[in-house]
Amino acid sequence: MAAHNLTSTVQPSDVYGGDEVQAFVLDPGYYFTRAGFAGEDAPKAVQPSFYARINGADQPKDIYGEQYLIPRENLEVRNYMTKDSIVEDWDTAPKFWESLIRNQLLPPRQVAPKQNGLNDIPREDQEGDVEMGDSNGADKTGDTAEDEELKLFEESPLLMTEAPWNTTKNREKSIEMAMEGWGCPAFWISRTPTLVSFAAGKPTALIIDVGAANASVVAVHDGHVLKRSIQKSPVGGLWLSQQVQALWEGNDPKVEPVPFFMVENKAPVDAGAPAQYTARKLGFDISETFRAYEDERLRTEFKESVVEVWRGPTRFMMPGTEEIARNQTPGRVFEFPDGSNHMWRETRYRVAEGMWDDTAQLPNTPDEWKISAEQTLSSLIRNCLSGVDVDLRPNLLGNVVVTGASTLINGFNDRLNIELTQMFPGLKIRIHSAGLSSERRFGAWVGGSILSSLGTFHQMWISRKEYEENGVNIVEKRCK
Ligand SMILES: Nc1ncnc2c1ncn2[C@@H]1O[C@H](COP(=O)(O)OP(=O)(O)OP(=O)(O)O)[C@@H](O)[C@H]1O
Repeated sequence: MAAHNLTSTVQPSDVYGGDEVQAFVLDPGYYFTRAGFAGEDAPKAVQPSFYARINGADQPKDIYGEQYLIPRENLEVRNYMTKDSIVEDWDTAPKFWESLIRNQLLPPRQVAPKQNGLNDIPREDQEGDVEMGDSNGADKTGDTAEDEELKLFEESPLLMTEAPWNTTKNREKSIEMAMEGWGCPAFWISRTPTLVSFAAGKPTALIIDVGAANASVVAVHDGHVLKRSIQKSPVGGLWLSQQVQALWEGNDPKVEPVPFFMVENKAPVDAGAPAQYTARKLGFDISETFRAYEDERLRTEFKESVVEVWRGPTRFMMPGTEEIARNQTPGRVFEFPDGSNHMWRETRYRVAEGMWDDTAQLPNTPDEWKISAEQTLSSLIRNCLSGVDVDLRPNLLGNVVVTGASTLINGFNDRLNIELTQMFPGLKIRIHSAGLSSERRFGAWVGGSILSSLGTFHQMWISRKEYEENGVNIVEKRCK
């Protein structure tokens, strides 16, 4: 770890000295937002980056917390991130994060900053109606302890993660929010590949990150992202889910799953038999966005338990391979929310094959989800390595780090190893991938947690004084 290069071209003009206080580490992704305390092994709070907007006769009201993403009249599901995994909605993001930190990280009965917070949301909506179910921590939104307000954030430095392609404007918004909105004493922002390399203890590494909205391949050298190496494409978890959808639609008979929230009760049935279930009567219309959110949850379950990456050595589309998959590998049964269940055989490999080979995409993939040959993981890797010095390639290929929850799909690492070996014959390939799924899901967060709790990091924080002297553009000068 010590080999990581922590120097910055601009030296800090003030050193933040509050080592007795724990920093917050905040890692926003398109599908999940992770938050927790520096020095801990895993983020205490992991929540979908989606929130509920209630449209009524009055002004729309936003409510944060996974427990509020439930069937409800006039409820729309929104996300504060773009599909590029950068923050888009700067009105919402600070409120979303504040609510997450306050309800899940802090002890009850303390108060968050006034200017952005849940204080704007009527109390009944923070707590939820009876039918909204578990309000999980919502009663922590105390209106007591006015005198304690701001302290929480005023005492904690904030380390944020960002996609390597984040914009300057967005970085400046982040420091502005931390300093002006939350009153944090110090701030830092780091690119996710750098943090993942930290978590793996490898200052020089090839970082392969397959998240939800994006997959990316980035070279990190001595703790710094090599800008020319950055490659990304949409072959992440959402794309895989679309392949699952295409599989269901192309199946004979076509599979049209009933979402969980529409099932009142169900009876067990044999594989392939029609479902026996009672549909729930809601008495109001469900928004398209809520339905899409629920459909995605179901596709994720299918990915976790049925979909598998074809391990090779031949690609799945090679003649004869499909028969091998059909005759020599076990099938998997999946039960849908209405109780119907099907056995999935060789097609469960086909779903993920397009990640490596664009010709394997399912025929009924919608146009907007089709990827080109240049967007497969194989091409991203090749293009990333073409963008770096030839001498560095052996070092990178000897330190491949795999991260992002979509890499948890069965068979991923085996196939990656085969692809890399075939692409770079003669070079030694070593894939480092955390055994614990939590480390793979939270790689960047864990890196941020380690970095911000290092003794040497105290000299790195951008202190409030430095921010006040320089303004928002200090972030570009210091967080290289
Ligand atoms: N066991 C699993 N197998 C396959 N896919 C999984 C598994 N667990 C989670 N996923 C998928 O991983 C994705 C979430 O990954 P992750 O949390 O790394 O993304 P993110 O950080 O929110 O998104 P991004 O990096 O694109 O901004 C979702 O699409 C989810 O369906």
